[in-house]
Formats: sequence, structure tokens, C-alpha cells
Amino acid sequence: MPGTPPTRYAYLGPEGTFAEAALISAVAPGEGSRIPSPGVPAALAAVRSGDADAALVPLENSVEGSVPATMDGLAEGDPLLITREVFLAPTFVLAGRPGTTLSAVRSVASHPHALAQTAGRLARLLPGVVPLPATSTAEAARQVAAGEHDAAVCAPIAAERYGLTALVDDVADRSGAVTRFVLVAPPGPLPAPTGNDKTSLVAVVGDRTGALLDLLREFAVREISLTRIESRPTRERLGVYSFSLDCEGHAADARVGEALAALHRVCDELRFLGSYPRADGRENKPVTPVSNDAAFGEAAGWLERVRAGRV
Ligand SMILES: O=C(O)C(=O)Cc1ccccc1
Repeated sequence: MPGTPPTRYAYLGPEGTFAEAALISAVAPGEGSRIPSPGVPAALAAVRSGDADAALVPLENSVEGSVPATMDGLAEGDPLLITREVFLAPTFVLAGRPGTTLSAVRSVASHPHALAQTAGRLARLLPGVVPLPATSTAEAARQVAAGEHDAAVCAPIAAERYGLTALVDDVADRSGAVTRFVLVAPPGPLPAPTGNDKTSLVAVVGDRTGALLDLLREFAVREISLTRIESRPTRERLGVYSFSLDCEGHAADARVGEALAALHRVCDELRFLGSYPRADGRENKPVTPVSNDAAFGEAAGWLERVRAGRV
């Protein structure tokens, strides 16, 4: 639209991360500008401060599970909303400065999720070398180029970007691992329902017997399927946890809206993290006629008549 400034997308940087690749796959070049952030907290902070309009950050991985910095960064601080999910199957190379040989590598660095997905191969290729965590795979590549480490586990494009050469191609322990990224934005209108959406929440339940069952029941009785649930420490004290979960459906769907309202009553704290199109290539489970929007609408109309004495 003429006059509309381009959307500024922050992402886990520097240039050459998988987060950047995911952003490129989701947002066509020319649709906005890309701003590398030095970490997930910085990318989220850029959105909260208004320095960026949205941020693309990794949320979870099929091998290593969730990315704590993202889970906690969304659960705490000023509210943000997930507006998209993006999936990427990363390819990892072990890269070093030109001229480095495998036998000369004494240190290797990468993002903890990349190290986890290559741990077996690294142990065999580099026995005795303790892998070091970096804020991202591309940051590890940049550090190798700067002479801080001998090798990095990174994307082929990051090796190229930082002038490294691949010592070993495809160092993943297992093929087919997928990382799920999310695009987060400041609170605003939700993406329109598509009929195949997901909703994300963080819930803190009370310290009483059956509290988690009470939470789960609100989904089950409305035929809402969960696609992820995990507990995270609230960092208050040992033993107090929040539940981070994704369910099928959109807040605009009657059954999901009713479940959200019920959870608001049942939970000690409830944070809505967004409703957005499902992008994992799977279809939400069909619901029986008693749980669809028409049934909820008809029931609400009936209750209105009852309350008006029009029985
Ligand atoms: O560090 C990166 O490049 C990221 O985008 C995070 C990450 C790390 C490992 C696998 C997938 C995503």
C-alpha cells in the first residue's frame, strides 16, 4: 500500500541463522525489512519496544523439545501474540576456517539445539572436544571466523556468509528433524480464522489435587484436541509450574472461546498467546455436531429464550 512503511521483522540473528531462513520462507523479500537480533530475548524486546513490528523466533524442535528462551519470553513480560507458525527442517554442517582439518579442531560451538541434534556425530568426529553453546548457529560461525573457536555447527549458508568451509556435510544424528518457529507481534487483531488454526496459551493452575485435570477437562468436554502441552517452572519457587500448551482451533471458534472463558475462571493465571493458521501440514480433527459453532449458537439462543421466560 503506498505510504505504508515496510514491516520490520526482527529475527534470531546474526545473518545466516535458521530463523532467518524460516523468515525468508514465510515473508517474501520486499514485503518488509529484516533486523537481526543478538538473541531471542533481544528479538522479543525489539517488538515490545516498537523497534520491530514482529519477530521470528524458534519455539520448539522435534528432537530437543522447546526453546526455553522463547517459551519464557512469551510467558513473561508485556503480552505478545503469535500470528504465524513456520516449520523448517535444518541441514547442519560442521564448518571451520579455510585450511582447518578435522584433526586440528579443539573447540566447537553452536546453538544448544544444533548441538543436541548433532551430539552423536560430534562425539565420534571430535572425541574429547566439549561443545560450547552460542546464542545461534550463525553467531557460532561468526565466532569461528573471528578465531574464537575452531568449528561451528551451522547452516551451509552461514558457513558461506562467514567465509568458512564445510569440514563435514550433514552432521545431524537423525534425518527429518523439524524446528517450529513463530512470528510474534504486539497485541492487535487476531489473524482471521481459516478453519484449520491453532491457539497457544500459558496457564498457571492452583496447587490443589486435580488442578491439571480441571484444566484438561475444559478442552476435552468441548472436543478440543491439544497439539502440545509441557510444564515450565514459573521461577517463583521450586514446585510452582505453568503449563504451556497449543490446542486446535481459533479463539473465534465457539468451542475454543468457551474453553478460554472457562480456563480464565479455573486457572490462577491464563495468558492467551494467539490464534493463527496451522502450518504443520496436518488437519485439525473433525468435531461432532454437538461441538460445532452452530450447536453453540443454537444453545446460546435457547438459553436467552429460557432466561426471558419464553419456554
Ligand atoms: O541458531 C539458529 O540458527 C536458529 O535459528 C535456532 C535453531 C538452532 C538449531 C536448529 C534450529 C533452529
